[in-house]
Order: sequence, then C-alpha cells, then structure tokens
Amino acid sequence: MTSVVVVGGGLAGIAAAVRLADRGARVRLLEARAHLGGATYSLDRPAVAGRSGLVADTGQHVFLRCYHAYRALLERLDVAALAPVQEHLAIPVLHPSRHPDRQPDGHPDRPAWIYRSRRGPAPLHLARSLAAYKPLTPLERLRAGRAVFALRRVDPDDPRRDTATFGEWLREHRQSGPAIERLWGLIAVAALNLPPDEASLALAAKVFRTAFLERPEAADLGVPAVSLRQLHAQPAGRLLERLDVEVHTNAKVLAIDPVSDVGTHRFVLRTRTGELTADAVVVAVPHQAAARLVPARAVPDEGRERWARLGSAPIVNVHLRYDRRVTAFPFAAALDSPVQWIFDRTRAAGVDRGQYLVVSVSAAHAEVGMPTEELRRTYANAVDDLLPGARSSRVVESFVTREPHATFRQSPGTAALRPPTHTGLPGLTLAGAWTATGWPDTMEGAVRSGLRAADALSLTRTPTSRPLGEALS
Ligand SMILES: Cc1cc2nc3c(=O)[nH]c(=O)nc-3n(C[C@H](O)[C@H](O)[C@H](O)COP(=O)(O)OP(=O)(O)OC[C@H]3O[C@@H](n4cnc5c(N)ncnc54)[C@H](O)[C@@H]3O)c2cc1C
Repeated sequence: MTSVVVVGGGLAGIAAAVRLADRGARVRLLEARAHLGGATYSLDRPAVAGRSGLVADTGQHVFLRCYHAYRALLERLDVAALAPVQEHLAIPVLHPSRHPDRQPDGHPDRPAWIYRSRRGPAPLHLARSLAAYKPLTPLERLRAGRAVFALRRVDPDDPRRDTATFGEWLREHRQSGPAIERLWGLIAVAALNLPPDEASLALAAKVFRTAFLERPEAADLGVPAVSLRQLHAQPAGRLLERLDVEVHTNAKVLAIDPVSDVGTHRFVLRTRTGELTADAVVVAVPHQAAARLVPARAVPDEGRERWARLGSAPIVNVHLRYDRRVTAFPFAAALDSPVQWIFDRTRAAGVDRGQYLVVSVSAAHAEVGMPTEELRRTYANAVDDLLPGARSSRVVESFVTREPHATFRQSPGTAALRPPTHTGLPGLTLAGAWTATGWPDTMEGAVRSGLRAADALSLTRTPTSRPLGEALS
C-alpha cells in the first residue's frame, strides 16, 4: 500500500487526504496547529456575567453555487445542509442614512438590491436588477450593462489579461469612479481581497464570468449556518478517522528530505518529535511555508523565490453583539460606509439573546494595524448609520479578529508566480489555494488544488461508493 503524507490540514489538505484514502493509500495528515480547517477556523468567546459564550469565526466565509468542488466536499462531510445556498441571488445593499441623495426612493431604511431574475439566460438575468440599481445614475447603469457584455470577451486564462488591473479595464470601458466603487468594487473587493485598481484583470474576469456571466444560478450565495469549526474541522476529523487517515495536529513539519533509491523516491519528514517516511507527499501549506519546506530538488530556488512575490493581503472582522435584534437581513453589503459587508451570525455562533453581527472588511491594509478600540468605535458608529435599529441598542460585547495574510495579493503578474501541481520530484505534489488553480484564493480553489495534487500521484483507483468530486479536479 502506498504511504502518503499530506502536510497541512486546511481545505486543500483535507480534500487531498480524502481523495488519497479513497484511492486506497495509507494516509497521514500532519497539521502544525491544534486543529484542522486552516484559514477557516473558529474561536471560543467565554460566557461573562449573565451573557452566554459564543463561537466566532475568525473570518466570515461565504461561497457561491458555482463552488462545485467545495460543495462536493461539504456533501462528503455530510454537512451540506449546514451551509444553505440562497434559492436566487439577492444581496441587499445598504446606504448610511446621512447620504439622502443616494437613498433609493429617499427612504433611509430601504436598501438597493443586487439580484437575479428567475428567468432568462446569463447575463440577461441581471438586467432588471441593474436597471433598477439606484446607487448608479441611469447613464452609469447603461454603461455597466455594456461592460458586462465586454467582460464576457475577456479570457481569464490569457496571460496578457494578467498584466493589467481590473480598474484600468473598467475605466477603458467607460465606468465612472462611482460606478466602480458602488457596483464592481462591491463584488471585486470581497472576491479578490484587493480594490479594482490593484486587482488582476485576469482574476476579476474569472470571478465575474464564472459567477455572473455564464450560468444564471452560479452566483447564488451560500453562507454557513454554523461555525466554520462545525462545518469543516469537526466533520473532516470524523470522516478522516472513518477512512483510517491518521491525523496528527500540533505536528509542524520542519523539513522534507527526498531519498533516492534505484530510480524510486521516498521522503523523510522531520517534525519536532521525530521523523517519518513516506512514498509520496502532498505539500498543502500556504506559500510562505511551502517556500521553506519544499526541497530544492523538487522546485529550484528561483521557483520558490517567486512564490514569496505572491505577497499577502489582510482581512479584518469586527464583531458586534447587541442587546437586542437590530436587523432582519441575514447579510448585506454597504456603500459609502467603512462597512463593506455585514452578517448576522447570531444563531451560527450559538447566541440566544440579542443579535451578533460581524462586519467583514477585505483589503484591510489600513485597518489591520488600527487599535482595537478605534476599530470597535468606527464600525459600531458605521453600523448605527446603516441600521437604524442599532442606534437604539447597546453593544454588549465587541472584539476584532485580524488575518494579516488572509489571501495572497491577487494583483497583475501573479498568474506566472503560482506553481502547477507537479514538481520536479515524482511523488511530491503541491496543493493550496495559492497554487495555479485558475481560481482566486478561495475555498473552491483550495479544494480543487487538493484533489488535483492527490490525483497527480497517480495511485490506482479503488472503488468507493461516494467519490469526492471525481469530475472536478
Ligand atoms: C478572513 C478570511 C476570509 C475569507 N473569506 C473567504 C470567503 O468568503 N470565501 C472563500 O472562498 N474564501 C475565503 N477566504 C480564503 C479561504 O479561506 C482560503 O482560500 C482557503 O481556506 C485556503 O485553504 P488552504 O488549504 O489552501 O490553506 P490554509 O487554510 O492556509 O491551510 C494550510 C494549513 O497548513 C498548515 N501548515 C502550515 N505550515 C505547516 C507545516 N510546516 N507543517 C504542517 N502544517 C503546516 C497551516 O497551519 C494550515 O492549517 C478567506 C480567508 C480568510 C483568512
């Protein structure tokens, strides 16, 4: 039986381990931290003086109906029902009431909506929503419609598209500053973790084409109804155990040494507590860690140095717990506000009284270093401006989670820096949302990369009743 070590227990490593176990390999998964889940994890806030504790995700995660590999993994983990996808895309877009000029119908509480029509092919399924989108002027809406059709002709896989920013392309296509901020940026910043003026056109085209321009249902939004720990780490631990995968947490791999033996390779992996050997290795760690870990015989120095140039971009979440219910929206985007997106996480976090809202701030280069008190004050005030119900409520608990290296920096030029699955050493493959998946740094990219890295080891297939995303990698 081929023995494989998967290094890294994020979604890429979990997907690889499941696939390899399905293929009949003896699989061990080594994870540096105390838990599986990688970037998708949760922390416990203790109960204090009559207030219950809660489980907070360190970063709010959403997904789309077109995340086929990720959703197949949820199915395999038996948790798909805990991550419902809306029947039809519908995103309320809030405005602070102090901007009456841009209020839809002059009503302070009524949001604009980005939604899809129930009938009609893509991208016409967005026509009604765009025609009624009051944050843009009628001329801006018309020009946005034309840009939608032009974007269909941008091939995300064409390397020339990775030399320009999305912002440059939008301006070339007559999108005004407000249109970029109030429409395109709303999606692009959340999806690419960079503003349009810094994000790669190729990756933006991938997002907009896949989500909005090819299939009408593709962008229906999924939001976990439980914590990320309940959705990923815990069920993955259970499934891997059932599949006889040995999971070692607190097991940081310090070195991987290939050992050649008459034409075949074996690998010796060193951790703080000892060594283990394997026939094959999937390295599923973030790019900074991979650059240190992957042996030079697998990828030469200049290749690994390129990975460092992928850089990183931060995401900050501000968590606000109110003494009463302040909004009926399960989530909303916001304009003209420091708030980008806001999510009601009350039930998901196990909060039984009041309402627990999480503000998610992507491309948070300025915010990541701000003092916690300033972030709490700024965002609580901003939520007051967006949700009148919040003004008459009291914030009973607030805290901030920061992920300085949430994603790689998805700017032009990154396509050439992302490595393929195969390395120069047969038996050692790469996975991770940062590798060349064709997708941005997302949960979908992570799962796809893990499946591909497992398949690239070319183990013989053994029948399994519930294969994980066989057609997807
Ligand atoms: C705040 C935040 C919000 C996000 N929002 C979204 C979203 O809404 N939608 C979306 O699709 N994506 C989102 N993402 C991105 C998504 O989380 C990632 O793309 C995905 O989880 C990456 O998975 P991965 O397995 O490639 O890497 P990781 O999750 O980083 O896993 C790598 C694992 O390797 C381990 N490791 C590192 N070094 C070693 C070592 N030497 N030995 C052993 N183990 C090691 C790490 O501890 C980690 O567990 C978000 C990310 C963040 C941080």
